[in-house]
Amino acid sequence: MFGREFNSLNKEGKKVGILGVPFSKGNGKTGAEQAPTAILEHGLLKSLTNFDANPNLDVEDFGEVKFSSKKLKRPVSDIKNYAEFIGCIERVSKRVHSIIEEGRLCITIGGDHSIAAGTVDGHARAKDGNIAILWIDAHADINTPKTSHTGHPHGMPLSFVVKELRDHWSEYPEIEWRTPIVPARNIAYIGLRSVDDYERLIIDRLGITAFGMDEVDDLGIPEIMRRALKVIDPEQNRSIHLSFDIDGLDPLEAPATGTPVRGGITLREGIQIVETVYKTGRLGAFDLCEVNPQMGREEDVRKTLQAATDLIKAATGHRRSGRTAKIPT
Ligand SMILES: NC(=[NH2+])NCCC[C@H](N)C(=O)O
Ligand SMILES: [Mn+2]
Ligand SMILES: [Mn+2]
Repeated sequence: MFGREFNSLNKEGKKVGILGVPFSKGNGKTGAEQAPTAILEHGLLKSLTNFDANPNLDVEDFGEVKFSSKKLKRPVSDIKNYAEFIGCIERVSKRVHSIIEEGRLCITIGGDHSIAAGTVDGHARAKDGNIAILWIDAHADINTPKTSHTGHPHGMPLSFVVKELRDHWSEYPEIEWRTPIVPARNIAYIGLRSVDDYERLIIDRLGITAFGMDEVDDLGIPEIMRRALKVIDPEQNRSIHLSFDIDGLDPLEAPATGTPVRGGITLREGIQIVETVYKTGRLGAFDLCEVNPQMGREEDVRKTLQAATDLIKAATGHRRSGRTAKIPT
């Protein structure tokens, strides 16, 4: 009886594409490759389109990216699993590019965070570099191959895509396809609490906007979002890339992840960040990375999958108060 009328209320919702990237060779552990399937089996598609969420949402499931490792003309020793990493992100970049070209918000489910080297590259290419990056993470993920202590690609994706750092990758093979055109000033971090010394140096030198947990405590999320968006999208005309590492959340609420760091943002703050970006109308790409269904007890995994689902829901316009509720001013 209410179906039609209620559906028409939700017509403005953007088209969405969901892409899974079962890749975990960018970090030191296995398990993150299972996250796309685990999140889908937890009921993602249903919770995006059911009645209280958004019954009219146009969601296309693009399945999982197929990838294989690159044949290298010379070996790379300072980056772990380089051939696998490059083989994967080249494909990810192409898929993300074409989903965004279709006019869809591209939601990419990792995999570890190294896959964002591909998602950002594809997004940047689709928008001629006019994107703003909001990076929610305990870590800065901006090591260059030479500054990294671990050699893990998931600590390096931002250096791969940032214009000012492109020469740090020039000696590495099989990356001619890359488009490192996003300037560092278009990036803002929220939630940092485990930043390597050289990463701090890079952030300071390039003048990247970075809100650590200390600033989250001092300012609160609404003020941080206001400041971050003002810097990275001053004319309010950029396509926003929201890259969400689940370890940005406190491990109490998202324990099933490979490199947890205590003292993080709450799920409520995480959802608030995503809702705030959604409300700009310019969310172009959303990554959800580093869920590891192999870490911890069953209850930990379930909790983490639900947190991931809640964040993805917010990225498609779901409002906790009920989507069409009007807020009195
Ligand atoms: N996406 C992540 N969880 N990254 C963790 C990176 C940790 C450390 N900074 C490294 O370079 O290896
Ligand atoms: Mn992290
Ligand atoms: Mn990360």
